[in-house]
This record gives sequence, C-alpha cells and structure tokens, in this order.
Amino acid sequence: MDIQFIKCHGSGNDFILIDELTHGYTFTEKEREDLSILLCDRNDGIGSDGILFVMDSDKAEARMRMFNSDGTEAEMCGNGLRCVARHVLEKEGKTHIAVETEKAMLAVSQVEEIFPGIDTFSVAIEPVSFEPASLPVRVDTEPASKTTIPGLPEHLTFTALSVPNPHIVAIVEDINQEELAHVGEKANQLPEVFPNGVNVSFMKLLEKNKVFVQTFERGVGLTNACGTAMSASSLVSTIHGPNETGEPIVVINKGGLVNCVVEKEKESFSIQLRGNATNVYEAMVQLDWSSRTFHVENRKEFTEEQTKYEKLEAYAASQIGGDS
Ligand SMILES: N[C@@H](CCC[C@H](N)C(=O)O)C(=O)O
Repeated sequence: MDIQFIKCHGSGNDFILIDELTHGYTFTEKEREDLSILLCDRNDGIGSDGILFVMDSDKAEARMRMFNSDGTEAEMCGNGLRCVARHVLEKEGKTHIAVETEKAMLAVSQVEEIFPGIDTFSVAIEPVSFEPASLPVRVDTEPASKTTIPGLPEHLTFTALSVPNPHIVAIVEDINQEELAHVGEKANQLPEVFPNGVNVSFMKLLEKNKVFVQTFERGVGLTNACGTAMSASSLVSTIHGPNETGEPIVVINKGGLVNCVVEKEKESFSIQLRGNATNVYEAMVQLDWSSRTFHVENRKEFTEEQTKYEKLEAYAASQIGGDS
C-alpha cells in the first residue's frame, strides 16, 4: 500500500500527518495503531512523536485523531491540531474553520505571527476541567491542586487538570530533565492513581507572562514540547503563579515557543494556543502490511520553512540559557 504523508512539527513536537480524507485511505483501528508503532519509531521508522490522521467529519471541516508513538490514541493534541489546522485551512482556502476532536469541536484559525516569518495558527484548547474524574486522578485531596501525589517524590506538588487529555503540572525552581523523565515514567506506572496514564510537566516561572515548560508525554516520553501541556501549565501559572487571564503568556519550550491566552468565563476556563505549524517534508511510504516493512519515496523538502523556524528556535534557546 502507498501512503502519502507530511512530516511536520509544532514547536519541535513532530508528527506524521496522513490525510485519509484527500487520499481516500480507510484504515482499521488496528492498522492505525500498527502504523503509529511502525512509522514513529526513531530507530527503524520515520521517527516522530505521533501520527495525525485527518478524517472526514459530519459536523466540521475535518476531524483529527492523534496516535502517540506507542500506538495509543490521545483525546487531544495541541501542537498537532495546529498542523492539522494549517493543512485543512490551506486545502479549503479559508482562514477560520472548526476541527472535530474526540471531546470537542475546536475553532482553529490563522493569526498574526508570533515571531517574524513564522506563519502562526491559533487553536482552542477545551474543555478544561479540574474535576479529578475528568483525567481521571485518584488522590485524597479533591481537586488535586498543588498537592503531593502518592508514589511520586514528596518534594514535588502537582496540579491535575484535563484539557481534555490528562495533565499534572509542578512549578519548580529549575527544570531537571532526568528527574522529569523519572517522574513521568513513574506516574505512568501508577494505575491506581492514573488509570489512563498522564502527561507530566515541570514549569519554571521566568518572569511575568513568561514560563519555561518541559513535558514527559504519556505514550511517548520526553518531547521537545507538548501543546496541551503548555496550555495546562499556562492556566496553572494564572492560578498558582503571577500570570493573569486574558494576557498572552509566552511559553518557551525545548523546540521553540508558543503564546497561550487563558480565558475565564464564569467558572469555566479555555485556552488559546498560538504557534507554528511547520512542514518539514512530504513523501510517500510504500508499505507491505504482511511483513510490516516499508520504505520512503518521493521525498520533497520544505527547506525554506525550516530555515525560518531555526531563527525562532535560536531565540527560544537564548531565553532559557543553560537550563537542562
Ligand atoms: N503532544 C501533544 C499531546 C499528545 C498526546 C499526549 N501524549 C497524550 O497521550 O495525552 C500536544 O501537543 O498536546
């Protein structure tokens, strides 16, 4: 079978985007899982944090399904949704559309550049909930807000929320990547606390409206950035830190930066996540399902986009200096 794909990234969180709709692909659930494990592999595959499947929707211009590199499906993916938004907006020749995701119809649009030369896309991150059952998380204190979590190091306090995939965020003085990897692995081996697993983030407050976030992603491991985690962390920074709703928060990550605006209406929160959606190359996978072997053909690079993105990356790196 031949499968056309685009290799893309949002803040260095990289994906294989497969447009099932345009190319008329019909995969079974098992095939989507198998494709994710096979193609995302960093050693023997194409290498990526996940696959974005673009599909038909009855209710919106398109539907996004996101599979992690271990083959599990996530409820939502913020960086991935920007890549899907760009793809569908360009295909439809529009500037605003809605994309169906597992838990919500989400508004996406092209907006003012967050950095010179970087086409920028804004995606709505909702529904947001601190309700423990929404992750789910099982702890004694409900909601789990600035609390220790049984099984995780006692010097760390976490706030748990779903956006709508599950996250816990700890505000730390300095981000220690090794510790984050260790805590992330441990948290995902605590089914009695996190029955569906959890994304774990450490956030360092840099200055008012500027934070640095790193994430251990459920189903992947440490990534350059996680869009839902940066959104969740921005919200936590308005509740337990100095930041305010309605103001852009610059979130520096290992792969670049995004802006998040936390909005509060009555008692409900939503977040606008704004950032790049960069295409790296497009190509075709020639796949033999029976032997689970493949090769990649017709690779066409989008060098100019990536070169522009490197300037943003260099700026972001300068903001965190020697931090992990
Ligand atoms: N990288 C994504 C989130 C992907 C899903 C996550 N690993 C999960 O299992 O919830 C993002 O940008 O939000």
